[in-house]
Amino acid sequence: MLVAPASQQIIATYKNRPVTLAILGSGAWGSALAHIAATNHHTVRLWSRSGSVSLRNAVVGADVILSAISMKGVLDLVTQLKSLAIPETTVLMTATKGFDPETTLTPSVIFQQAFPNHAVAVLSGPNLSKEIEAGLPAATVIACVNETAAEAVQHVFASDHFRTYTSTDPLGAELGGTLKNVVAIAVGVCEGLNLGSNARSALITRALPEVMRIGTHLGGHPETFLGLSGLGDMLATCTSALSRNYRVGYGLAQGKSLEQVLEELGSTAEGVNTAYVLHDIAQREQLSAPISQQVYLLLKGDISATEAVAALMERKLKAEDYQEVLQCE
Ligand SMILES: NC(=O)C1=CN([C@@H]2O[C@H](COP(=O)(O)OP(=O)(O)OC[C@H]3O[C@@H](n4cnc5c(N)ncnc54)[C@H](OP(=O)(O)O)[C@@H]3O)[C@@H](O)[C@H]2O)C=CC1
Ligand SMILES: O=C(CO)COP(=O)(O)O
Repeated sequence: MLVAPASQQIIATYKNRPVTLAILGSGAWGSALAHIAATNHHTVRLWSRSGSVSLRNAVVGADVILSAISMKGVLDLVTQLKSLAIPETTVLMTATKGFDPETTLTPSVIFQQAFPNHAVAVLSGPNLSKEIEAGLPAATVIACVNETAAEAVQHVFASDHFRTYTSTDPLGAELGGTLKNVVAIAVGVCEGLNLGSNARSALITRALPEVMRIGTHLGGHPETFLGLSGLGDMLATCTSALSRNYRVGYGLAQGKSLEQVLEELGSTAEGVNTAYVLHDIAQREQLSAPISQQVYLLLKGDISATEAVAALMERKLKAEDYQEVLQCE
């Protein structure tokens, strides 16, 4: 009989008992996740860079460390965590949606490179934090190549109004959540211009193969983009004014400057940075990303919202072909 290594055996126990979690980032999402975990009777330490508890004290002895900070702080946070002796029995989790501008890597890849022997899990799905804070039902994906760890944290966060599914595709789950933020800006523009339900539906539907083409090229599994962390998150974000990315697009369509929109938002809208990094990735990898490209040009101030719409409508006519994205594994 195959015996699991000692660290795996310890991680497996997390699904049956209260655990200690360090949640890093006390913004909207970190706070909502901390609330879920605390309601499930786990011990939660909510850390923020401006708080009184040091990072060392927040993570010492934690069974699970979950990072829910904005993308711009991830590289620095991981460097700080690396200097602390974090045992391999600690499951590392990330709930950030974005690309690092310097390396173009996603948070889970940054974590896994820094901690090659740890289980690194992604939590991602259609999870508008305001609805979750209000106790409305929602579902999410917990993705980790280490299935024992995925199952363990699935139980840590599951509740009667937060349903958790496991997956073994952390990169795909993370890319779905990251790439849809750019689409949400595009759909916000569409709504801000009052282009109607047909246009919104066409935009979301055509964005799916774009997200799948980029996401699978970067290593995600095609089917992941059809699940909660892909299509699910895209639908939630593109159809709700609670989405900050959607609100960025909506404001731009009303003629506001990006600076004004972001100031009024006063909160993180990762799609802005993602559109810039994605532009670099698409150029580097020769990927076609027409919707994201128009968002990039709009954010840069090179074109107006109406010009972005016209550019998409005037593209060369073609077949509606999904073979490329469905066969790309
Ligand atoms: N809100 C939501 O509905 C959801 C958000 N997400 C993702 O979660 C991430 C965080 O979003 P959200 O909580 O909403 O954003 P907020 O703007 O509410 O909070 C951002 C958090 O990141 C922290 N932070 C920012 N920069 C740094 C840094 N350089 N070092 C350390 N911490 C930093 C902030 O700390 P401080 O308070 O000190 O500034 C704050 O805790 C984003 O990637 C977002 O896409 C994912 C799913 C749902
Ligand atoms: O990722 C989210 C919902 O799943 C939150 O979307 P926004 O960052 O656009 O608010």
